[in-house]
Amino acid sequence: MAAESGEKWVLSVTAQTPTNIAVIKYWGKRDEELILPINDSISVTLDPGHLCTTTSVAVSPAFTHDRIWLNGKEVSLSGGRFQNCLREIRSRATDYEDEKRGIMITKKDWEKLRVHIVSYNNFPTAAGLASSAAGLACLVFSLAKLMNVKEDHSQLSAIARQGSGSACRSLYGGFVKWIMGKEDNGSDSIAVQLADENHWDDLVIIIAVVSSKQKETSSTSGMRDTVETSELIKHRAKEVVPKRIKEMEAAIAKRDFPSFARLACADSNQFHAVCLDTLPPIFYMNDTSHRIISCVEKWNRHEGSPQVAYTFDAGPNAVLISKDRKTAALLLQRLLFQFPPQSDADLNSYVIGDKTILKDAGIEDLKDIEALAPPTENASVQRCRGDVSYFICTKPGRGPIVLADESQSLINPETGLPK
Ligand SMILES: Nc1ncnc2c1ncn2[C@@H]1O[C@H](COP(=O)(O)OP(=O)(O)OP(=O)(O)O)[C@@H](O)[C@H]1O
Ligand SMILES: C[C@@](O)(CCOP(=O)(O)OP(=O)(O)O)CC(=O)O
Repeated sequence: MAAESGEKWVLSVTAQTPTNIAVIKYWGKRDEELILPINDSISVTLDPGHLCTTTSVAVSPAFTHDRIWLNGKEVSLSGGRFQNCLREIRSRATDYEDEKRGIMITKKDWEKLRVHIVSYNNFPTAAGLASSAAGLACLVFSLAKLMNVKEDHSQLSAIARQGSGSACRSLYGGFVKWIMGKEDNGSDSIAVQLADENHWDDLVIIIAVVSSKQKETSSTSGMRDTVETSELIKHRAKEVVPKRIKEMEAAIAKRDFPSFARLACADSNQFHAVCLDTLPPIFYMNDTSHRIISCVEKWNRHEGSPQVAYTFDAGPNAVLISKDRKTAALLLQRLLFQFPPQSDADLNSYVIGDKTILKDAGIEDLKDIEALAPPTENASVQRCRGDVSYFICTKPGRGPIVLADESQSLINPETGLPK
């Protein structure tokens, strides 16, 4: 066996994993430990070019315990969710051999070898941008590659699910369904891909990161309270979501934007309604979120058919899905009119991601924002300067990938510590 503690080698893998936004929401568990939901959910994977997690994982006989560094800082790995993911991956590890480097690791060795995990999110962590989804999916995916796990993405999704429910949907690109499953052990509670990211590539997504000083209720405790106290959630899980899931699958298959938008908006609103039906009530959206909904609703009504869908997770940030680029440029004009940046802002950091949308909207500098006219359907709308922190322009994107280029590793190949 080559995995002796006196040896120096460090074996590592680096992967990149996207985040996702649900258009039919997961809210409520039937099993807290295994993270089994009370309904199916559907999400869109976001382009990892703009929002993603990069994780490097390594093993070496020289490592003395499992460790994780998140965004440059060592954090505890002792949490039950991290431990469950590690245990599940280790139990599926298979023999690995690198003849050139003289490394041979047997299935038994993997149980004893300790791992170092170094992870970095290219967007704010714990800011309501689903960092836990991208982060836990990336942890599971990179460890599975390192430990030569043979399971497919759906089986890996059942492990990522135990890190954070929504993480299971980040194992695929495009449009993804998390099937709630029926088994008590969770083996059939997995994610499947409905369509890849090229299936509906007209869609453009604009995220409004809404300023919020408030401490939010975490999704985990919020949904626990909802299941314990809300009557409405029972109706939602039993009657409403199963029907919506079927309709949403059909809308995605047919690229039927009006149905897609109607369902996504209705489901986001019902999710926030069950939060309000919780005791004590949970408020995730704020006045700015409500103003954004109103802006989209007025515009959609004026046009006679949906141009844009909105959806909000457990926080005030708006995720706006436009039917095409032209609509996205018109949406950005409306958003920038209503939510201009502070006068000392830098346009480059106020609108990030795919900046070509900004160009299409005819905006090259801050003066162009000040010169914007109010939308015809909402001519008397007030400007709310500084209520949005920044906007991210993105699109549906691909699933996890391994980054084979050694220079992209976050781990020093000599020391096994963060670079
Ligand atoms: N790259 C990562 N690798 C491993 N774990 C991560 C990573 N990023 C985030 N996490 C875990 O997710 C936690 C943050 O999850 P939390 O649900 O609070 O925020 P969020 O996912 O950014 O927001 P929200 O769930 O409201 O969309 C972190 O404290 C950490 O435990
Ligand atoms: C509102 C949501 O974003 C809830 C996400 O909840 P989490 O996946 O963060 O919760 P845990 O499973 O407890 O980790 C809706 C969704 O993503 O479907």
